[in-house]
Amino acid sequence: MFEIENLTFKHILHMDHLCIDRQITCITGPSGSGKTTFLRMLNRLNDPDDGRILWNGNDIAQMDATKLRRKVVMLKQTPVVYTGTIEDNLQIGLQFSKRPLAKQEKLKEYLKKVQLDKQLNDSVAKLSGGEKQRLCLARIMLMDADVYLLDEPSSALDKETENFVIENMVQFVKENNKMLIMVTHSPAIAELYPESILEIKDGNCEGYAYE
Ligand SMILES: Nc1ncnc2c1ncn2[C@@H]1O[C@H](COP(=O)(O)OP(=O)(O)OP(=O)(O)O)[C@@H](O)[C@H]1O
Repeated sequence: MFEIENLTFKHILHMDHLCIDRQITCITGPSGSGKTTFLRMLNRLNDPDDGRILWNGNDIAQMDATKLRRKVVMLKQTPVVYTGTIEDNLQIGLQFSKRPLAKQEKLKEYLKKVQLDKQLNDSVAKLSGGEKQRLCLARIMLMDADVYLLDEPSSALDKETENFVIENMVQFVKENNKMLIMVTHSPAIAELYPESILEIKDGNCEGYAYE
């Protein structure tokens, strides 16, 4: 659970009090309203000018940022893919988070979760934007974090693939007792999880649309 208390950041965010306590949260809102900036604050890619963010009761400003980011993982809007193979790109998240590498069977299982029909030794050089997005999603799922912050995770996917991938992500989060907070512009996704919607407008948020 995240609690936001009297948060301000530049001219962009100003929130008195906000509690994010649902397992799945979809952040929606107009372009430029501060959604990405807010998401970045939850794993200290941005720090507030004023106010506090508590995660499970602890002020994240007092936590080591690197350790926090191993538990609260963010997938940025433009996913980063490294030169090499599909396998290299899956294992690198585990290396970054100082976890043991995964067996090939497990890597293949996660490629299926994101509907990426590629071989582990295929090069990433020719992947499409949507394939890169799915590869990065599989990479962070493997990292076994407590919280997943996803910024427009399905922006490059067609509707059918989007549904499959997001539903698998949600299932993964529920089965493994994790938390998912995703920024989405997709009305289809927001419609699927109506009780999860938090709308940010002009840098502020009044809470879940359905209390
Ligand atoms: N570090 C920064 N310094 C100053 N202004 C910034 C910074 N980061 C973002 N902004 C500005 O803050 C506003 C909110 O940006 P943000 O990316 O959070 O919006 P968003 O709701 O995610 O938008 P979109 O839906 O278009 O992705 C924008 O006007 C942006 O230009």
